Amino acid sequence: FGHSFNGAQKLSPFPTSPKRRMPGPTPWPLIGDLPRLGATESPFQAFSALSRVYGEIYRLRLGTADCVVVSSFRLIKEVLISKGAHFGGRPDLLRFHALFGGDRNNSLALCDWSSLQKRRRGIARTYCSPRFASSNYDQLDRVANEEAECFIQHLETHVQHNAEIHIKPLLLAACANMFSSYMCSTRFQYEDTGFRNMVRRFDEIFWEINQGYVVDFLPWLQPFYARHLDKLAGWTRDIRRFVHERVVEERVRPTTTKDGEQTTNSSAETEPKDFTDALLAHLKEDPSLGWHHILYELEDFLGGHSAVGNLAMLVLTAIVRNPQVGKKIQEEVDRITKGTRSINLFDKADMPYTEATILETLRTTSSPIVPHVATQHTTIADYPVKKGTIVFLNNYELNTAAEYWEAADEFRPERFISNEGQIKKPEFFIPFSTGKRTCIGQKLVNGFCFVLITRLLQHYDIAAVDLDLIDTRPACVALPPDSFPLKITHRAKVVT
Ligand code: HEM
Repeated sequence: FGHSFNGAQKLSPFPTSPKRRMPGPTPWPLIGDLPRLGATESPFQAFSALSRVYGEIYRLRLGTADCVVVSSFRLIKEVLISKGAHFGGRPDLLRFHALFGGDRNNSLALCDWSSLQKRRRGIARTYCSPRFASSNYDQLDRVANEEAECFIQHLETHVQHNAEIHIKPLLLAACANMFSSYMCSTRFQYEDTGFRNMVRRFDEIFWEINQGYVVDFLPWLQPFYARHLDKLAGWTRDIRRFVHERVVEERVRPTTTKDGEQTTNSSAETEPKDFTDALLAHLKEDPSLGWHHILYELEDFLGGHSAVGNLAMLVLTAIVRNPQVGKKIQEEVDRITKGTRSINLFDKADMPYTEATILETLRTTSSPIVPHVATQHTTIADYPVKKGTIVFLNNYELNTAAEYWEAADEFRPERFISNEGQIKKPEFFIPFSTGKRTCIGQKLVNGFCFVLITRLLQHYDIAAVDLDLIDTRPACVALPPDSFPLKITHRAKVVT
């Protein structure tokens, strides 16, 4: 489940003798409870099955790592909110070190909590979580619309040749351009080989991050994975080179003005024009920030496009599996546009069914919350939890249990729409997690995904080439980089 653990931390015993012993199975020597997680397609299914036996909180030993699994909303809130300060760490991840230049603390999602992390989140927030009607929100709307236009034009050249299209790389390229237009004020041609390679590398990494390997918990297997780790490091070097050469260098290269003055293309001295400018300005102002912090942060956020592209692909998957959903989105699009214009981000508030479809896709795919780690000896539900313990927040249970949802295994966007036709989200629905390490990208996810899906369905009918080819995994928001084709045809009739 995408999280390796470079085990064997030496931990001091809990300071006071435990009053209560947390329930849990008896681990096997050496491998601990790992085999219990291999029996189901996703380890989160195993977490849920074990919670039926041991309850809303139980302990597991995965190889060398002490872990706790929390499966109820009540206790997930305790970990993420009321005791958020005790659980701000992340597992010490071998593969994640490989993905971030040998140090996972270069990554915003996989680093331990620190004052640097607080600052990095602060810089990102204005751009990644723009307030409705702010200038950044207007900018988000503008780049989403412009890129959606280019995307449809590019897609059209494919549709005219063959209706069966491997749309995933195109969707990802559109998302990558939305991100780079928004964050770096630059975009790339869809035919640009360097750009296509960069998009592919990010997607491979996104898929990789969503996989689990036994070595994550059995570090002594490391020699057998050396080549794999080298491959990951190579992918990230390719990306770093692209971002440096094609995005950042351009901005910091000195140019000579008409008056013969040397300046850079960055407007860091004035109001930052985008996220890249804001990062460069912080580099000048904050001596504790180095070049590599800036590069990694930019790269991390540009990489967010893979999550959006994979999610958009999963929305299309849900639509081809449930054709009535696509028809209802098209009805909503036609009601708003009357066939006379394109959808934009500001239409979202009047299109609850489309928004609800994205929410239902997030619910049914149930992207795991990145595991947290206790940074001090503490408790959950009065059970002692030692510093260094990995805590799995089982949001798969929150998204799929009958206790929370009626007909949980059915795809029903309507569940997110109130009788008054407004979007309603139950408190326990937390696809982006909650608390101090909550996802920073959710507004970008919802905005870009909304524009892409509505534009696609405004122009095309989308169907499966072969439903049996469509293979999705439970508790996973990633699809393999080489995934299935879809049948894309012009809409028979656009209602005006
Ligand atoms: C399908 C789309 C996405 C989903 C479902 C998702 C979900 C999540 C979840 C569950 C977490 C873990 C929070 C925790 O550990 O408590 C997270 C963390 C994070 N997400 Fe997202 N995310 C998505 C897309 C994005 C995008 C597009 C960006 C950036 C533009 C982004 C940036 C981040 C960052 C920086 C963190 C780490 C925050 C921290 O650890 O302090 N995410 N996301």
